[in-house]
Amino acid sequence: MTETADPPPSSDDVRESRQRAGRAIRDLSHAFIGRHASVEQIDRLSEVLEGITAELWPQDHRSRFDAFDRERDIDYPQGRFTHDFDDRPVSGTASPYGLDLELHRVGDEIEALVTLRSAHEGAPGRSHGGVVAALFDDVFGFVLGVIKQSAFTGELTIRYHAATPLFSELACRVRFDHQDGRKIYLVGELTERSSGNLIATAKATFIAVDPEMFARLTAERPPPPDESSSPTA
Ligand SMILES: CCCCCCCCCC(=O)SCCNC(=O)CCNC(=O)[C@H](O)C(C)(C)COP(=O)(O)OP(=O)(O)OC[C@H]1O[C@@H](n2cnc3c(N)ncnc32)[C@H](O)[C@@H]1OP(=O)(O)O
Repeated sequence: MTETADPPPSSDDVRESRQRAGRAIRDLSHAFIGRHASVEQIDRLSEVLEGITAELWPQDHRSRFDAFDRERDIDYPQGRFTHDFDDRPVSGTASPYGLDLELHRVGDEIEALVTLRSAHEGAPGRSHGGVVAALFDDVFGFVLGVIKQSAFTGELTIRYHAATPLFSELACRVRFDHQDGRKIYLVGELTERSSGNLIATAKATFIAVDPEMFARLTAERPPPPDESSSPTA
């Protein structure tokens, strides 16, 4: 089976539909976790979702990397900005794993505004720590765009100073700290906007790689296996 990008004649329509569906899947996850439902409603949900999934598996594999390549050359403007890599977990508008971030560039810093919701709850009343770690990891990725370097996360350290509240707007603000050879050191903090409380701080070491490595990895990437007969399918 071949791996192809979204079809060009209708790619804007496809993109908008994917963004809408991504949002719907994310909202579903919060409604499903955060609300009671009858067995009849839950079973109906399973049938609808299983039916749509069964329609998708036989389709061609989809390449997500056209947008990834474009993203590498983009200069993020000052103020609020969006990006093209809709499938990117955490910040992707079409990703089921998106956090619905509002992104801003402030000088050479990146700030992501985010409100965590029901499906992000770990311990009662507070976010799962891994969600906070994923938030920092992804938002650090935009600093790489500011300093124009391609890099992978090598180390990520989070200090959780206070419970991360749900349903309250948070600001995740990150920046370049210093560089030592290929090691790029980034730092940032997460605060609650209404109170100004410090919730978490993060430090990361990203390891710079030749930008061509991304192109090579894309080219060498094997197609995904047939998942239609996996135990959960
Ligand atoms: C456009 C959209 C982009 C979306 C991106 C959003 C951001 C999200 C970022 C990610 O999630 S990336 C995915 C998670 N990370 C990985 O998958 C990385 C896995 N690790 C690797 O692929 C390799 O270990 C790596 C490329 C990072 C380094 O391997 P190399 O063989 O190129 O490095 P090498 O061993 O030659 O070491 C070079 C230097 O880096 C140091 N180093 C290597 N790995 C390190 C590490 N993991 N942590 C800290 N330092 C590390 C190493 O000690 C050395 O330091 P010195 O120069 O001082 O000697």
